[in-house]
Amino acid sequence: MDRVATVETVKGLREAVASWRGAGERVALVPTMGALHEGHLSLVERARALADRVVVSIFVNPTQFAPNEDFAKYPRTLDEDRAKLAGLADLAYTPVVDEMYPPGFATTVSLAGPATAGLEDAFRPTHFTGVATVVAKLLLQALPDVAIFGEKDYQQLKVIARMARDLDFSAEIIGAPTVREADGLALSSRNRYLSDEERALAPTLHRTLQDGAARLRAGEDAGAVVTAGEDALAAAGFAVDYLALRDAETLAPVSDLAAPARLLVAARLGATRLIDNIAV
Ligand SMILES: Nc1ncnc2c1ncn2[C@@H]1O[C@H](COP(=O)(O)OP(=O)(O)OP(=O)(O)O)[C@@H](O)[C@H]1O
Ligand SMILES: CC(C)(CO)[C@@H](O)C(=O)[O-]
Ligand code: BAL
Repeated sequence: MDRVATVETVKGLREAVASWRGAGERVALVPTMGALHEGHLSLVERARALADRVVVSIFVNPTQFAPNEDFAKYPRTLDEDRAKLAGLADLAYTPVVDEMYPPGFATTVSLAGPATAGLEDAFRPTHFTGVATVVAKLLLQALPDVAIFGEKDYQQLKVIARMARDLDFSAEIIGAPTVREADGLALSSRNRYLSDEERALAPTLHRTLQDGAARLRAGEDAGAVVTAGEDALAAAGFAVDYLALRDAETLAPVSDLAAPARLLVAARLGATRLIDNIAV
């Protein structure tokens, strides 16, 4: 089976990107943690449409996982990932942890604004510092013209867009829509943790968002919609971390639809934590 060309070092990545740039080509970066699925591949296709060359980084970033989270068991399927990217991407960048964080590494990037707007941050307080730091490094390592991120991780997308503006990264940050299973469940590497029974319940997450968005558009009170959604999720067996209506840009809490809003959810089915969101 064909495999995408792969480099493991910053030097190798820079050499490849420099040769493309020398030929006047535009470069796109798609950052991932691997275990690639159709959601990731949709980002790669978007990248293809926006640039001449596409780099996909595959790095399970330890600094965005808290000690009690799933860093050790996070799926690592590099060989399959390289096969999936053959013919789609030009290069996979797969650094080891020491390449990304050499001994003595001491710098972090942390933000206020979307990164501290609650939601994921209330449950994963060290997460966005880890994400912002590694994405800043990836952008500096690859120096892409564009970088593509999924709306599935909506708060992450807003954090990265904010960081890129604040720190004058030249890359344009692009958000791409969530790819779903036929029953509405957002594709996620973590879906593989679900038992058959949990998998059958999981689409309730998206259905609850769709129902909430419809009720909000019909003028129902936001507090009542959130309470009804939380109840529906609890009845389906979810432990809800949050269900919240937020401003779509700043992620500040809102109680009406005066400006574009987003309904965001995180909930646990057994040991698996799922997130999703919908435009309202
Ligand atoms: N269903 C999806 N549709 C579109 N983009 C997605 C989807 N799932 C993930 N992405 C995007 O792919 C990029 C890499 O994400 P990541 O490797 O964490 O995958 P994931 O499936 O979200 O895994 P996790 O289970 O860790 O959330 C991110 O920009 C993320 O938003
Ligand atoms: C953006 C990212 C690759 C940074 O590690 C990760 O958070 C992810 O996969 O969404
Ligand atoms: N998709 C976001 C990465 C994480 O949950 O750590």
